[in-house]
Amino acid sequence: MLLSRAHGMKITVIGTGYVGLVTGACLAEMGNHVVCLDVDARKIDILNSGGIPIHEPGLLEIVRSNAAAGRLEFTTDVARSVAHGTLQFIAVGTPPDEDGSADLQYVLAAARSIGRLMTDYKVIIDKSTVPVGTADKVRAAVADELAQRGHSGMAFSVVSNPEFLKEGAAVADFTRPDRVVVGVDEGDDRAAMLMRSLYAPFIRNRDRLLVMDIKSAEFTKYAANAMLATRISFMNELSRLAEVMGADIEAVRIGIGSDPRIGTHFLYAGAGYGGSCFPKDVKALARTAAENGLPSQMMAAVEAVNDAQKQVLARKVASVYGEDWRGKTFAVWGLAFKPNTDDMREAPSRVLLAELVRRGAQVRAYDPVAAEEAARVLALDLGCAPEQAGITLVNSATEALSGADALIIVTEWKEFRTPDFEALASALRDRRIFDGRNLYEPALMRDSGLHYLSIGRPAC
Ligand SMILES: NC(=O)c1ccc[n+]([C@@H]2O[C@H](COP(=O)([O-])OP(=O)(O)OC[C@H]3O[C@@H](n4cnc5c(N)ncnc54)[C@H](O)[C@@H]3O)[C@@H](O)[C@H]2O)c1
Ligand SMILES: O=c1ccn([C@@H]2O[C@H](COP(=O)(O)OP(=O)(O)O[C@H]3O[C@H](CO)[C@@H](O)[C@H](O)[C@H]3O)[C@@H](O)[C@H]2O)c(=O)[nH]1
Repeated sequence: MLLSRAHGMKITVIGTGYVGLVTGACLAEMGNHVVCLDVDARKIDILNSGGIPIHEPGLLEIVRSNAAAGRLEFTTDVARSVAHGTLQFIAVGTPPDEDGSADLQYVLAAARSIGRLMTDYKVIIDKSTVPVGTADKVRAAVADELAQRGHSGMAFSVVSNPEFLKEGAAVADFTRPDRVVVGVDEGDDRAAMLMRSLYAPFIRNRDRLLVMDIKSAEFTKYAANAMLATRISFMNELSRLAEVMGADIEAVRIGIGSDPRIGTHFLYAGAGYGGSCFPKDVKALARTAAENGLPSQMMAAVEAVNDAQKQVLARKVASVYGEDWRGKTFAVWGLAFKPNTDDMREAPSRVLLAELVRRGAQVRAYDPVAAEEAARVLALDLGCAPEQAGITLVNSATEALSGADALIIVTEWKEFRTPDFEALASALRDRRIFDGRNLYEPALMRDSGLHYLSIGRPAC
């Protein structure tokens, strides 16, 4: 990586999930000395053995080279991690609670451990996605621990620094960010200066470092994800209308995206959005709105449209094969919630596979990297090993087609974009493709002798 190594700050990152690991590795790459802490000893063992627990392009190389250079360390030792960093990033999970609100127990546990053990000034940075007001809770938790030790006067700052990286492109998103949002208390020049100098090597245009008050920074993260999820649900809803009216949602997407006021991004209709962020953050924003006496009709609709969209592939299969799919075999291409990751959290494939199993179909599923993670989560979803439910996880796209009546595409991995259509037509008994990601030209499918059902486009 051609990044200048101008820095040498001491940094602790708490949590080695996607965000923690990318944050730690990229900050070490800049010459900082980073210690990453996790309570999950299995993850730390993998990292200390030269591996990484997730699939993220480019990350393994940065982790390995910085670990070898002694700039990046992994530990389960809380005392050591608290002692190490002047900057303490909290990058733990904030999963949805039963009522949809963000569960802050991991964030506050991390804050308490800092307060319990710190002996000098710390900047405590909320990197996790947390609701407005969380920085105040973090501050209170740290102050409470300090008070219990009789150290109420010990100085610390709390900063909000939400992360906007996308899985599959996480390293590039972190090292070449569109913007970095930093929320600091008014007058906390020391924390603001440390954050500015930390991010200076990543930001060529200084306007891209947006320093604001803490509550606005916390809110910005939810607003960004809610806006993106809204665009997707909007296009998914329009895609249903397009199908009924005989319009092509892909042409409509290009037609509206060329207006710079609308822009081209996040307008792809598909099998519904998944992942660890949009579903939970839309829910959490809806919950925050309700708690503040302003129920969000928008967020309720975005979520409802998405839940329905995750059923779209099963609905299309039913439109061809009726209600009972016993005796049918389906090839499934793509299991991860999006390409270039093995993340199966809230993946639309899980909804489809549950329906295929419920209706008695046999499934031959392939994903370039998510098979192992898929086997784990499907066992939890189905209550038995996938094979016992009729799902065989295979090692190639071609293998998935063997003996299949039809193909269902759920994730748009690059290797699915240019198949040999003649081979596909002869491999599939019914010469039929259900495409949840609009990968192919309908006219080309027709010419190849394939029946093709995609999203928001005329069937052929
Ligand atoms: N995944 C993404 O692409 C992404 C992007 C931007 C923001 N976020 C947000 O960042 C946060 C983290 O997301 P993630 O996907 O990296 O989470 P994750 O669930 O993959 O990882 C969280 C890690 O924190 C560890 N942990 C929990 N409590 C701990 C503690 N007290 N001390 C040390 N480690 C602890 C867990 O063991 C786990 O390894 C969430 O709030 C998420 O919404 C995620
Ligand atoms: O036009 C589109 C774009 C995306 N998706 C789906 O939306 C989901 C989320 O995709 P993406 O946003 O690329 O992945 P994430 O890694 O979940 O990243 C989102 O969530 C992160 C966690 O908060 C944020 O940091 C990122 O900025 C935000 O893009 C996936 O299921 C995609 O298939 C669509 O259906 N249509």
